[in-house]
Order: sequence, then structure tokens, then C-alpha cells
Amino acid sequence: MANVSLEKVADVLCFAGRQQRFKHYSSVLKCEMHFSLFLPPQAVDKKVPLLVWLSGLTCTDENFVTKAGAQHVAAELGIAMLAPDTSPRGEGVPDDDAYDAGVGAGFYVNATQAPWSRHYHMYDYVVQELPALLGREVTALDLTRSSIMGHSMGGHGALVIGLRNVDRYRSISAFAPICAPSQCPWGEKALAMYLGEDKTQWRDYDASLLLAVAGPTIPIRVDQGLADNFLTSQLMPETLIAAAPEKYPLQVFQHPGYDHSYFFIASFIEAHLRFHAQFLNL
Ligand SMILES: N[C@@H](CCC(=O)N[C@@H](CSC=O)C(=O)NCC(=O)O)C(=O)O
Repeated sequence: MANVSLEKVADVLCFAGRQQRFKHYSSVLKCEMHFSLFLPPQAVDKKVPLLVWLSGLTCTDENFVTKAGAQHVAAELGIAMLAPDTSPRGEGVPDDDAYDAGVGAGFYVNATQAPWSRHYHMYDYVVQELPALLGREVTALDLTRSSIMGHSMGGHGALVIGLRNVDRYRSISAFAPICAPSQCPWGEKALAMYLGEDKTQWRDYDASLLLAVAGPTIPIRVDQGLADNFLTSQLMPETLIAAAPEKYPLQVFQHPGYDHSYFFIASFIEAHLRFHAQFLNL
């Protein structure tokens, strides 16, 4: 493996914990990447569990850190939070002019189609490379206690990654997730571009299709604003609800008046952290 050492580029006191940012070379993505990590105050003298946040289209690792207001609850609950970037970036990484493709829009897949397949392996980056790196370099983390959450494209990523790795994550939550990417314009465009036109190759990245055949159950919480302008065209929570096997532990909360923004996320992030804490702090 190439150089895997971490360079700390920011470290700020926040609710008695540390809000940190790191730079490293990713051998999976073949470029330099940044990620953000919040360590709660409890990490000073014991190992703490990890909650992974996956952001949506156009985001970097910093949107969640600066807009969601999650640190005060994470500090209280003793939970670390990891926010990766949303795609590979930098010189030589292919991009697209549109906001919903290429840089900032990695869709948490392993691309198989040129030119994307050289760098766009966000699934492996989140599931394999980052946990391995953190396990080696951040001794305060207890990675046997991990959960995953996200927003929109990142909600899709959290559902897909959690459902495909039930042995690694204890719970999943999502804000306004893309629930059926095989059937909505954002998903159809991205999956065709990254995985090709053969829709059988898309199944492993469609949360509704994965949930329909879910074996071991992993608790899921979804929150959706009803004034979200992407609700009917892109997100389709009704497809996820319909796909859930009977008695599956899926909770979906609908909120009149809330839109797709980080103001919605900030309004309910505490509920998500407390949901995950039930499983992480066992
Ligand atoms: N620019 C686009 C919409 C972009 C957008 O809304 N991005 C969301 C995530 S959407 C799904 O993945 C986001 O989180 N933006 C960053 C932020 O800080 O708000 C358009 O104009 O339609």
C-alpha cells in the first residue's frame, strides 16, 4: 500500500472535545483526500465508538462539521464522528460540469466504467480504507462499535453501506436519503455513468432493493422533510417503506415544513445521535 500516514491539518477545541481535520493519500482513490473527525472529551481516557456521516451532492467533509451542530450531543454521548469527503478530488481526477456527477458526487460506489473507474471507489474508501487507517492511527476509537448515517446522496450511501455490512455497523440513519437510485434521475444518471447501462449491476447500490432481501436486521431511522423540493422527484421514501420486510426495524419520521437543507439536519441531528447511542453504547 502507498503512504498511509495522516497529516493533521486542523485541531480545534469544541464542546470539550476536539474537532480535527486530516489529509492523507488514499491508495483506493489514488489521490490526496481530507476527512474530518470529532473526538468527544471521553476519548482522552477511554476508547469511544464511531458514527460515520456521509454527505450529499456538492459537499466536502466540512459541510457537516460546520452546519449540522452535532458536536455538542456527540460530546455528551461520548461518540466520535467521522465525515469523509464525497468523492476523489484533485489533479487527474475526472470531473463533470454538472453538480450531480463527478467531483462532489461519488455516490459511494466502486465505479467500473472509464474514465471513472481509476479513482471513483468511494464504497471501498468508506468501508475498507478509512476504517483500516483510523484503526491504525487513532487509538481512541473502538471500531467494533460503529454506526453510519448520511444525507441525500449520503443517506443513500449510509443505507447501502450499512445494509451490505451488517457485521460492521450497529445502526443506520438517514436524512432525506435517495431511497431508490435505480428509479430517480440523480441515481439513474450516476449509476449508468459509474457502473454502466446494465441495471443488474446497480442492484448492490439500491437501498430499496437491498432492504427487500435483507437477512439479518440492522435498525434504521429515516427523517424526511415534507417541504423538500427533491422529495417526489429524487428521494422516494415510499419505495423504501414498501420494500421493508414485515417487522423490519425501520422507522420513518415525516416533518411538515422542513426542506432539504442543513437547517433540517440541524433540527433533528440530536435525535439521530441518541438513536445511534442506544446501539453504540451497549
Ligand atoms: N446545487 C444543487 C443542489 C445541491 C444540494 O442541495 N446539495 C445538498 C445535498 S443534495 C443530495 O445529495 C447539500 O448538502 N448541499 C450542501 C449544503 O451545505 O447545503 C441545486 O441547485 O439543485
